Amino acid sequence: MTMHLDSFMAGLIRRNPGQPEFHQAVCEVAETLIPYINAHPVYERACILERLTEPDRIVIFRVCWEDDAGNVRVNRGYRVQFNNAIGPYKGGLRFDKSVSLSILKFLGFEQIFKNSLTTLPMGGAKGGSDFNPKGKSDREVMRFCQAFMSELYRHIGKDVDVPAGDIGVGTREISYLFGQYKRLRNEFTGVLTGKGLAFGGSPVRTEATGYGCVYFAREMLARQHEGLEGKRCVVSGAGNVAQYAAQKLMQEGAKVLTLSDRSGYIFEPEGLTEEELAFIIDLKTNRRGDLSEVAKEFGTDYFPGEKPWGVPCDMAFPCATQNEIEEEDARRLLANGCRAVVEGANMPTTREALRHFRAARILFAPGKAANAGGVAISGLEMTQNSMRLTWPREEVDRQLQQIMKRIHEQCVAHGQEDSWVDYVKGANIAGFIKVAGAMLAYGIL
Ligand SMILES: NC(=O)C1=CN([C@@H]2O[C@H](COP(=O)(O)OP(=O)(O)OC[C@H]3O[C@@H](n4cnc5c(N)ncnc54)[C@H](OP(=O)(O)O)[C@@H]3O)[C@@H](O)[C@H]2O)C=CC1
Ligand SMILES: O=C(O)CCC(=O)C(=O)O
Repeated sequence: MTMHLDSFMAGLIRRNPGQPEFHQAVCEVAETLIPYINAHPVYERACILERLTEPDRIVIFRVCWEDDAGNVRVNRGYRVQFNNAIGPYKGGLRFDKSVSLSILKFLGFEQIFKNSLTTLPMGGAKGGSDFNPKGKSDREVMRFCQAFMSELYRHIGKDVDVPAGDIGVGTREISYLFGQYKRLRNEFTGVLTGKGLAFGGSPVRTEATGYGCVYFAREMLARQHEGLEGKRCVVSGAGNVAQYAAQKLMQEGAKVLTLSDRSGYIFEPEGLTEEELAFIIDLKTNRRGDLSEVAKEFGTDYFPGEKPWGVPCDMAFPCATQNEIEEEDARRLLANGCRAVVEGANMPTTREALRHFRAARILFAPGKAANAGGVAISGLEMTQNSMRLTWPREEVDRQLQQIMKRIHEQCVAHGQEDSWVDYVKGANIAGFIKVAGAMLAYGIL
């Protein structure tokens, strides 16, 4: 029987009402996968896509903690264990007031394909909480993390499910979470990645997502006989991914014109300097302030309440959050000459914006391929933990570059269309083949 996108999506929406981000992520994948499945009926007969869009399990729990004023606070915690066909569940934790089941299901679903693309043995998962770390003291964050882990520890394990960071979860939070897991289980294992270097973290994990994006961009440009030198790049976000995408772009000779946060964006017409970037990394990682402080310190142009997509550029690196490039933003980017979009964030492009980019046949790298460097180095952190070894920084960076190159090759192999590469289609099909093959091998589960 032939599969049809409309009827497949109608069923998915009926079974998962009120989850727009999840619908969006599945639709983007189904659109490119269904023709492939129709050409390979073995997948359709085994209902692989229907099974892939239903999480293995979801854990939802109360997180109760005490703030500095002695008030009792209640948040909701989640872990979506989506698919472990090719390895233990793996994916980040997000702490943000916007966190919902829809957002975590979209992220967990994307993670299945992304982790498969890394070529490492990792299944897909995501989790987090509607806890808002903004304005909380270190002690409050610690108490929240301990309370969160007091339930999560029952559901994870180094061979079961290995969480990591995402929005609002960096080294500070992973350290508190790891400490609590160690206390509750009385074992020191690689149950989380993104750990501090002193207690099992991998060199380059902090930089890996941002660096990986730039390595992916380099591969895309190399196919066009071009390089990053002199390219004008608009980057959004000012957190982990944006900081290290910006750093690597600068090392490669590109100009980073912008960074942004929830307060607005900064614009440096000749490109950010190393001094400005070092200030921003400290501001965001340690002092947790907003970008208006960069304007105060350096006189950098600052546009409160605005997104950076109106700035003329050669390449855009959305590295903040989902759906940050809307249709009008895509029109402006294209009208201003942008020729490549590389997604550092997960699903930062709305469906309407994506349609414009694909119609214009620009270089468009979807997050599941371009930002896979972070989880890839998490995978290598797991390997190092199992071996009880830490590899040198140069070795991990070399492996990251090799992995990004291989991901790029897989996208080209499955996404080549006459002279243009449809990286969305390529990433979806390449990610699918391995997971679907494992699911077929297991029989009906
Ligand atoms: N960390 C990782 O290894 C990986 C992350 N990703 C994805 O990359 C993206 C960024 O993650 P990461 O850098 O880790 O997170 P961080 O929390 O370190 O940084 C997020 C940045 O984006 C900004 N931001 C968040 N939400 C919004 C919003 N609604 N509007 C405007 N700006 C916003 C934040 O602003 P402010 O500073 O004001 O809070 C911050 O500057 C996410 O989509 C994540 O899923 C993907 C792969 C791996
Ligand atoms: O490092 C990891 O395990 C997950 C990173 C992540 O959350 C992502 O790739 O979106």
